[in-house]
Formats: sequence, structure tokens, C-alpha cells
Amino acid sequence: MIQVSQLRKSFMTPVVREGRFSGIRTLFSRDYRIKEAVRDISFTIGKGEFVGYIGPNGAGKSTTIKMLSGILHPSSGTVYINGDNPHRNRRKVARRIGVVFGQRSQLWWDLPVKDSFDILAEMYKVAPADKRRRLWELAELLSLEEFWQTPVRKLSLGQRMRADLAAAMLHDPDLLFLDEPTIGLDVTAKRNIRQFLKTLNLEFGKTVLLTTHDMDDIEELCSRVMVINHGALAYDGTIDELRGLIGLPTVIRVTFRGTFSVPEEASAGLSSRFRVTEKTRHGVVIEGNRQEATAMDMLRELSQWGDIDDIHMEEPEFEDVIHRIY
Ligand SMILES: Nc1ncnc2c1ncn2[C@@H]1O[C@H](COP(=O)(O)OP(=O)(O)OP(=O)(O)O)[C@@H](O)[C@H]1O
Repeated sequence: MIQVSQLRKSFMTPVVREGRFSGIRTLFSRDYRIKEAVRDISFTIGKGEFVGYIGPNGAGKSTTIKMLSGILHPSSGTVYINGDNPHRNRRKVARRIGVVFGQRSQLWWDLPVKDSFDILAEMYKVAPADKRRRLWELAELLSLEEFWQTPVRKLSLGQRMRADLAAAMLHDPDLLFLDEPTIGLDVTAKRNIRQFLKTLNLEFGKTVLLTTHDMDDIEELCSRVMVINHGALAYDGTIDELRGLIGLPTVIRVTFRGTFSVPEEASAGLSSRFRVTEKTRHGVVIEGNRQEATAMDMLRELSQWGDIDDIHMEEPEFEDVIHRIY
């Protein structure tokens, strides 16, 4: 569905002059600095995937999304959306994709929400019957009626985001690019948006590429995560594999029924599969790396120490994992 090969984008920015009349001198400067915002990125995304695209500020996420949606022209490399080049076949590709930039609205600021949808339906040539049906579905999923007649500038951030998401779906695209759709929202609003995105993906089979700084968005929604850092792809895989690669331990707390005995090599930290970090009268706490031993391996070994009564497992926080990469 999306094929990206050796994608690059460089920006030329004038070198900022210092001293008197620095603004004017910068404006007429012939010295430029090249900023490589995206460097040799390649990936493919299949139909129905929900992929998180994460990275620190300035890593190149928005620049990538702009190239995928045809807003920016790559310096080199190729992008194909369903076999089409989004820059050359911009109109055709635009019909297949929906884009939401959380920081900017695509709705008309002074018009009631309803009017923006009328304009968008015209622009995308959505047939009146389709428009009615989709608006009915979207209004149901995103509770649009409460602000249907309100000018966009008077909407709360959460309402504005719901309206923007609905607007992006009005022409029924199969692919959604979302750039920070939960930015600045409170917990309830975030939950509602995530629920909507889950429904789009699971029930309507939409493919989603999501950029966010909210790791809960990623954990809740994405089966795959791509990490971009300094313009280059640093990781592409599942969240669990990423946890394993980074090597932060999984913590397992076990209590035993009655007596139990910890083998000497485990007490001494000689077991290569995990370490015992705490021992009490009722049980132990162990830490293990899921790359070296699965949770089942660890539990199988623990069950030989005594009669297990209760188990509590804590995966490393995704946030901590991400800090290790950035
Ligand atoms: N039009 C532009 N002209 C010059 N430099 C730009 C332009 N757009 C982006 N950049 C630079 O390219 C780099 C990548 O920017 P981009 O907006 O893609 O990052 P991002 O990962 O989306 O960041 P954030 O998380 O802060 O939104 C940054 O250093 C940015 O300053």
C-alpha cells in the first residue's frame, strides 16, 4: 500500500547573520546551510496496518508525512501510494488518503463546522447520498452534532480534533496519515480519539500511519512502530521486540505457597537467564531479559523452586525504552 525507498529531503536555510541589520543581511545572504531532514528512509506498509512513527522533536516525522501525502517533493528517493507517486498524481492520491495535522486545522476557521464539510464534499466530489451516509456514521462515532452549527474558531481543542478527523474521512480514504492527533488533549478526549481510530482500523480496515509524542497512543494502537532519529530510521518492528532489543528487564514477582528454595546459582546471580533481585519470606522478585528467556521459560524454572501461589509481571515502560533510543 505504501512503498518508500531511499527517501531523502534536504532543506536549504540561509545562514543567520549577526550584528547590525542582521535580519536584512540574512535575507540577502548567499550563504546557505543544508539541513538533511530525512535521510535514506525505506519501508513498506501493508493494507490494514496501524503503524506508529515516532522520534524526538525535529527528527523528520512531519517532513516524511508531507512527502507521503504529496505536499513536499523529495530531494531523492521514491514514494508510491497504491502504486502512484503522490507528487505527480497528487489528485488521484489525495482521494485515497486522509491527512490530519494536529497542530493545524484543515477546516475554515470562521465557518460553522457543517459548512466546511459541504465545501470538502464538493472538493472531493462526494456524491450527496454517500455524503449523508458517511456524515451520519461519523457523527455517530465522533458525536459531531453538539457543535455542528458552531464556527470552528469557537470549538474546544477536543471538538476541533474530532471535526478534523471526520473531515479527513469524509471522502472515505483507505489510508490515514495522522500527525499528532492527540496533542494537547485531556485524558477523556484522548481516549475517545483512540477509540475512534481503533474502530477505523479494526472495523473499517483503514491503514493508519500515526505520528505522536504520546507513548500511550503507540502502546494502545500500533502493532508496529518505526523510530526516526536525526532523519534516519533507527528501528522498525514490534513494541515487544524493541523492548527486548533495548534490554530493559521484565520484572516478575512470585509468591509461593509454603516453603520454597532458591537454587544457589540463582541466589548468587549466576543464572544467565535472569537475576533474583529480592527475596522475602513469601517469594522472590526476578528480572530477566525477554530476548534471553521467554516469560514461560522463567516461570517454568520458578515452578521448580516451590508451589507458585501468585505471579505479577511488569514489562519495562515503553517510555523508558524510547528514552534509551533518543
Ligand atoms: N521548510 C523547512 N525549511 C527548513 N528546514 C525545515 C523545514 N521543515 C522542516 N525543517 C527542518 O527539518 C527537520 C525535521 O523537521 P520535522 O518537522 O520533519 O520534524 P518532526 O520530527 O516532525 O518534529 P516535531 O516532533 O518537533 O514536530 C528540523 O530540523 C526542521 O527544522
